[in-house]
Amino acid sequence: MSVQKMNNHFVGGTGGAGGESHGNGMGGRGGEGIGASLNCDIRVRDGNFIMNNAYHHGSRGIEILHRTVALEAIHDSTDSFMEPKCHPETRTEMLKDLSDWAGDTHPKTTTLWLYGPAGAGKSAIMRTLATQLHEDGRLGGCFFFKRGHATRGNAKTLFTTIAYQLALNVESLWTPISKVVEKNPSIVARSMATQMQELISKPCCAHEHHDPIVILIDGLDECDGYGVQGEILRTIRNASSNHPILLRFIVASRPEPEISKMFPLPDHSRNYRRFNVEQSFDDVRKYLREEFSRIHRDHSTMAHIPSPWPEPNVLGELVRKSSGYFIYASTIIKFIDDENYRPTHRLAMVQNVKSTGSESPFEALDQLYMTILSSAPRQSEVTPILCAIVNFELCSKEIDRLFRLTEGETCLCLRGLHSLLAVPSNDENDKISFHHASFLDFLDNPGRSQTFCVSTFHNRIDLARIVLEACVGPHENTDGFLSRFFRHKLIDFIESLPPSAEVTELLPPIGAVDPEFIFVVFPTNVPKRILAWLKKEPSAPGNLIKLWEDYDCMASLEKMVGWDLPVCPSAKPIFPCSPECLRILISLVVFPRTGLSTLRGRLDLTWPEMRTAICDPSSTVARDQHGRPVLAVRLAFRDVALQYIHKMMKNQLDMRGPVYAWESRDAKFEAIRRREINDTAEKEQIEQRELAFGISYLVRLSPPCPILHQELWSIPIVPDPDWQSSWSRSSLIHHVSKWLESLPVPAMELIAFWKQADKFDLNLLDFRRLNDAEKEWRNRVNKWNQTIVRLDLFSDLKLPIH
Ligand SMILES: Nc1ncnc2c1ncn2[C@@H]1O[C@H](COP(=O)(O)OP(=O)(O)OP(=O)(O)O)[C@@H](O)[C@H]1O
Repeated sequence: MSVQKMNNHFVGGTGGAGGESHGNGMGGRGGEGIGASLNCDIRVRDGNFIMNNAYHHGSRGIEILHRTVALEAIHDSTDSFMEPKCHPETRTEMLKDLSDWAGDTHPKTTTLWLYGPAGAGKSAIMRTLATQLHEDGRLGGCFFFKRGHATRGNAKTLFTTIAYQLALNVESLWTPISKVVEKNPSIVARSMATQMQELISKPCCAHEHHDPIVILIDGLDECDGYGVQGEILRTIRNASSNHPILLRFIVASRPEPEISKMFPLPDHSRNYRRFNVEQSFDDVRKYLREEFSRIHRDHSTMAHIPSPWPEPNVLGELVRKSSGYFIYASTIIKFIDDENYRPTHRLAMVQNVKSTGSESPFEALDQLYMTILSSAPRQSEVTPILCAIVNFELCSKEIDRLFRLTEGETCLCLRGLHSLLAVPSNDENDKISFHHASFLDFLDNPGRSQTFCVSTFHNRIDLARIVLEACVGPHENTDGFLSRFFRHKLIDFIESLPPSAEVTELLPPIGAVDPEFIFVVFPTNVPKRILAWLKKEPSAPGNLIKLWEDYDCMASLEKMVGWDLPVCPSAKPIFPCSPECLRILISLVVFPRTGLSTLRGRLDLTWPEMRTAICDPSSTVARDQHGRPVLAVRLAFRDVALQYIHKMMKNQLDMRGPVYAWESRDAKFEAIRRREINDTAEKEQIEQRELAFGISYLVRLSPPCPILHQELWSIPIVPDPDWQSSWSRSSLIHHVSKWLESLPVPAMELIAFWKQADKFDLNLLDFRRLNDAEKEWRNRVNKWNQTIVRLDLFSDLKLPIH
C-alpha cells in the first residue's frame, strides 16, 4: 500500500478559526478566504475539513494545526513557482540515487544529509525530489527553510508543519494526528522533541503502513540559530532510531561547521549517510545550451543571429566559470533573458566581468556573496586572508604561519564561509579553494565586492609586506610553508605592484630578505627581477639597489659556473680575484651543481662574507709588476682541500656525536640498513660522499705539501660504506694515490694502510673504474680552464692536464 495522496498540490497559509476558512497562503482568519490551492480546495467548517468538497470527520485537531503551520514552507506553496527546481534532464542520476535510498525497505541508514556549497543546487534538487516523491505517493512532508523569512526562517512550526502534511498525505495518519492535537492543543507550542514524539513518532508507530515515508528538510543552515539547527538534528536522530523502517529524513544544507560536525565521518556506522551535491559540468552545459537556444528562438531581436548562439567556445568558457554549479549559470541566464535588452549585448556584458556599470549581470549572485561575507564573524581578518588565498594557493596552516596566527586561527576565521570556500581541517595540508570561480571574479572587482575586494592596492601592499616579512627569516622556520607555487607567485606578485608612495613600506623587508630564500628557495631569476623592479621605484635607496645587484652577480656566478648555464654577457660577474673568491670558484668547479648556499656552509662563510668575497672589487690581492694578481692557484686548491678534509672529519664526528643521538656507529648503520634514518641524516651521508669525490680532485691538483699528507691520514677508510660509497671511496683512493706517487719522495704507505685497515677489495680499482676516474678528473680540470676563459680571467690561472 502506498501513501495516499490527499492534498494534491495543496497550498495555503494559516487557516481561519471557527466558521469556515480556506487555505489561502496568507493567513486569513474567519470568514471565507480565497482558495489558493493549485489542484485542491480546502475549507474548514464546524471542525470538519472539506477537501475538494469531501468532508473529513474528526478534523478539529487538523484544523488547529492548519492555523499554526507554515504552509509557505511546503514544496508547492503559492509562490513556489519562483523557487529553484531542476531543469529537465539535469541531476537525473542524483535524483534517482536519492529516491532509491529513500525507498529502500532494508535501509542501512535512515537519515541522509545532502550538502554542498552555496548555490550548488541543493534546494532545486530537494524541490524536484519533493515533487517526484509526492507524485509517487511517498512524500510524508517537507519544510523549506528560508533565511530571514517570518515563518520559514525559524523552526517554530517545523514539526507541526510536517505532522500536518503527514496527516494530509497519509490517510491512515489523519485521525491519530488529529486526535493528539484535539486532546492537547498546546502541543503546537511544545518543544521540538515533544512534537516529534507525540505528533509524528507515536502516530507513525501505530501505523500499519510499511512503505517508507520520506520527510524532506531543506536549508537547515538558513534556520535561525546554530543551537536550533543542532536540536533539529538530534530530534530527527532520536526519531529515526525509533522508526528505522518507516521514516526517512533527507536534510539539505550548506556544509557549515556546526552542521557538519553532527555528521562526522565515517557515516554509515552511525545511521546516517552524507551525500555531496557534486559539480556537474555536463548538467550545467545542458542547461545553458537549452536556455540559450530558447532565448535565441523566442527573443525578438535574435532572428538574424546565426546558430548556434553563443559559439561553442563561449559556451565552454561560461561552463568553466560555473565550476559545475548552477548558481552562476542560472544568474547569467536570468540576466540575458530580458525582453528589454538585446541578449547579444547582455552576453557581452557577462563576458566582460570587469564591468562595474550601474547594471550588473551578477546582481543576484553578488547579493548572495555579500550576504554570506557580511554575516561572517571577524570580518576585518577575513579580507586579508582571502587576499592571500586568491594570490597564493595556501592551506590553513600556511596562512596561520604567514599571518603569525595561533595554529588553527585561520580555520576559525573562515568558519562562516564554508559555503564559498572548501576549508580542509587544520591537520590536512590540502589548499583552501573556492567553490565557485565566479566568487573569485566577485572578489577581484571593487565595484561588486566593495570592502571585501581583494585587489585594492592597499590590500595587495599589505599582503606583499606580510609575505616579505616572512622571508626575512630565519629561513629554517619559514621555508617549510612556502610551497613551490608560492615561491613562483611571490615574485609575480611583487612585480605587479607599480611604483608608488605605498611601495616604500616594502623596501625595508626587501632589504632584509634572508639570502637563503634567494639562493635556495626562490627561482634563480629572482634577484634579476627584483633588481629591475627596484630600479623603477624612485624611492629605492642606492644601497638597497647595490645589495640586489650583488645578489644578482652572485646568482650569475652560481648559474654560470656551478650549473654551467649561459649567462647574458651584461650580467657576467666581474670577478675580483681575491683569494676568498678563488676558493669559492674552485669549490663551484669541484662540486658541480652545488649551490652557493651549500658552499657557504662548507666554507664556513656568512652571507655578508660571501657577498664581499664575490662582489667587492676592493678585496685586495697581491699583484706583480704588471699589475696582474699573484695567485698561486695550486696552493689555493691545497687550502680548499685542507678545509674540506676538516669539514669531512667534523661531519664524521657530528654523525657519531650527540646531535643524532646514535648510541654507536653500528646502531646508525643498522638504522640506515633498515631505512629508519631520517632525511637529515641521509643528506649528511650524501654530503660525505660528495666531499670524498671533491677532496680526491682537490688533493690531486695540490702541490706537494707535508701538512696535506699528514691530514690525509686522519680520513678513516671504514669497511661499512657510510659516507664513502664504494665509488666515492675508490675515486678518493685513486686520486690520492696519484698525488702520493707524484710527490718528490713518493709516499704510498697511506694507501697500504687504508688497504690493510679495510681489507680493501682490489676489484674496486679495476680497469673500467680507473678509466672512469681519470675521465672525471680530466673533465674537472677542463671545466676549471673553461671557467677561467668564460670569466675573462688571467690565462696563467689555467691548469695543465697530466
Ligand atoms: N538542476 C538545475 N537546473 C537549473 N537550475 C538550477 C539547477 N540547480 C540549481 N539551479 C539554479 O541555481 C541557483 C541556485 O540553486 P539552489 O538555490 O538550489 O542552490 P542551493 O545549493 O540551495 O544554494 P544555497 O545554499 O544558497 O541555498 C538557483 O537559481 C537555481 O534555480
